[in-house]
Amino acid sequence: MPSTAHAPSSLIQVERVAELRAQVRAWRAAGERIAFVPTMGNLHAGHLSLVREGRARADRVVASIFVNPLQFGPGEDLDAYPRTLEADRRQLGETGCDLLFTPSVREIYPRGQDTHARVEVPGISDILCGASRPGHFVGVATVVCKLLNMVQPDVALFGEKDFQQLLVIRRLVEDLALPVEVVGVPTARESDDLAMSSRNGYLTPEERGLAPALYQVLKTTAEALRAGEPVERAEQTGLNALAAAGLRPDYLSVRRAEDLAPAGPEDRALVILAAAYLGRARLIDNRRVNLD
Ligand SMILES: Nc1ncnc2c1ncn2[C@@H]1O[C@H](COP(=O)(O)OP(=O)(O)OP(=O)(O)O)[C@@H](O)[C@H]1O
Ligand SMILES: CC(C)(CO)[C@@H](O)C(=O)[O-]
Ligand code: BAL
Repeated sequence: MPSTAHAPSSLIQVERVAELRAQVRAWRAAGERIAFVPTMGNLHAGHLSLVREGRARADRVVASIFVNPLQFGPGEDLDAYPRTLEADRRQLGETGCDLLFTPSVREIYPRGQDTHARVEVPGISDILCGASRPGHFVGVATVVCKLLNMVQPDVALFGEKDFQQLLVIRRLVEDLALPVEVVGVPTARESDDLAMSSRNGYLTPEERGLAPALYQVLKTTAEALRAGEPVERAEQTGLNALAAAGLRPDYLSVRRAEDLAPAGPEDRALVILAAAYLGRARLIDNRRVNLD
């Protein structure tokens, strides 16, 4: 078990895999447990809740910031993705992160991306966000697998906001027998319930006023399902409500929480997932519903 008393951490930053490995090896040799929080940076309170959860479960917390080109499609926001390293470093230090790994693209893909080995998790990678962003989850699974192999943590933490991503990673870890515990952390929200996300920064003030409708519609859809509304009708009503609120829905879908299969009449543990475009942003959110 992790010790409960820690000296305030002073953040170490490394860019090279060899330095990362040397530091983690030293901690491990001292019998310390390691938690890992992979991110793409531009940190907010949601990311910091992952770091705190890691802190509670391990002696040392390693975070990474890597904007992974392999998970961005052509025409997506790879170049525009906010890079705020100074502020991120300060927040991580204040939150008790011990080591920040900030590899270059070359460090992760030394021979280039096109000839790099890839990790595919079939079945749940091509639906929902994977249908709108072809290849996205191959990019995510590949980099997460690689980062896990580099850090070799005892526990890795991921946000439930990216619900499909969390399931892809759970399957990846289970199927490839990676020796790490995957922990999902509840979605951190703004005071009006909008899920925190780096991409909220793309919203104009007017769009920011409309954005909370995404979660409101998920809540209304959950109530309709609990009141016995059939899945297809609840989905259609939800899609209409998103459009009426000024968002451009990509999908709103009721799925089995366990594996994202379409919800059947016998299924009780469900999740409603939605994605919608608003200005330059593509927002995602989800809400669990238990019909028991
Ligand atoms: N609001 C949130 N609450 C909890 N965890 C979150 C939240 N937002 C992101 N995370 C988690 O933080 C980790 C890193 O995510 P990422 O750096 O992509 O942040 P993001 O805010 O989701 O960015 P984006 O807008 O690109 O989706 C992921 O595990 C993600 O699920
Ligand atoms: C898990 C992740 C860091 C892999 O690049 C990314 O998809 C994210 O930030 O959610
Ligand atoms: N938070 C998921 C990372 C992505 O949208 O690429």
